[in-house]
Amino acid sequence: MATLIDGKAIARALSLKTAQGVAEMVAQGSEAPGLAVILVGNDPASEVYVGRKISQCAKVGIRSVEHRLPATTGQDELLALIAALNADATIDGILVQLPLPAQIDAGKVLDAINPAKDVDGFHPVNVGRLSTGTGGLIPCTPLGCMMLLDTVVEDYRGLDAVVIGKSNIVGKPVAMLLLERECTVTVTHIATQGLPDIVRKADIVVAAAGAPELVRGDWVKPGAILIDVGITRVTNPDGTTRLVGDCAAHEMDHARAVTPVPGGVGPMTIACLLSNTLQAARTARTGS
Ligand SMILES: Nc1nc(=O)c2c([nH]1)NC[C@@H]1CN(c3ccc(C(=O)N[C@@H](CCC(=O)O)C(=O)O)cc3)C=[N+]21
Repeated sequence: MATLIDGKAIARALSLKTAQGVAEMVAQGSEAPGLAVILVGNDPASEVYVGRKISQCAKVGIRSVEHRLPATTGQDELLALIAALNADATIDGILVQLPLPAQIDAGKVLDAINPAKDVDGFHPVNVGRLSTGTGGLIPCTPLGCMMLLDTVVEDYRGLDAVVIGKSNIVGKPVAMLLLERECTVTVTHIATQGLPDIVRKADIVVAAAGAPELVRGDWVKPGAILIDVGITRVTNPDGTTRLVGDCAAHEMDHARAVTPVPGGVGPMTIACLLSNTLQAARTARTGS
């Protein structure tokens, strides 16, 4: 049986550490970190995620400020809010929940966030810092993936890592982090030819294509480690629904370790957001 990597427990431990860091900051006479969460429109999934982020902030002592804007919000209005939050010394982190409505250019919005407050790590300055290995804020989901891997991998050097998915949010940054550890990284995506054979070589698979049960058991080398980033709600024949990942979980007994969906990468994403917010606040207060 493959080991289940318990993302919930690992996220809880990380959040405990964040709570301790926040408490220390407050004990030293500083303000608690402040996170602004911006939600434009009322996508139901986004509302759930934002609600979770806000409630987790409260648990670790981070002050959160929610900005809910109507779906019809114009780009200039959103940019004006970001400018105000950039200038607000009580705000250490700014998160704009994605996706944004079609009339708003997400790239322009992310460019406008002060990189020091960019707790999602999506600003081009932070993307550049990640690619040159020179610090900065690291995107939450890739950071969470690495922390999960760290619980089972002692030495990354020379391991074959295959990333499936080329998004700016997961695929590209997780590839950078694996490369930094000296894995041999292959970045693939849904249009990659011969994908099963490429995955068969992998010691580490990070599946982030958003394609439910794309990765089958016979794509996976015995002893490989699977990090499943996908999370899709599918309908059962009886009309009920369930969440499935990008890996066919029931076919992975021969893997060394796998992350469950739910309860794997998802909880880590939020825990890393809190930890990034603390990091941004520390930098803002001490410059280090
Ligand atoms: N600016 C921005 N930053 C993000 O980090 C961001 C975003 N926009 N837009 C949407 C995606 C999605 N995302 C998730 C966060 C938590 C879970 C999560 O907690 N999942 C749990 C629960 C799953 C469930 O029950 O629905 C789990 O996997 O166990 C999942 C997905 C963050 N995202």
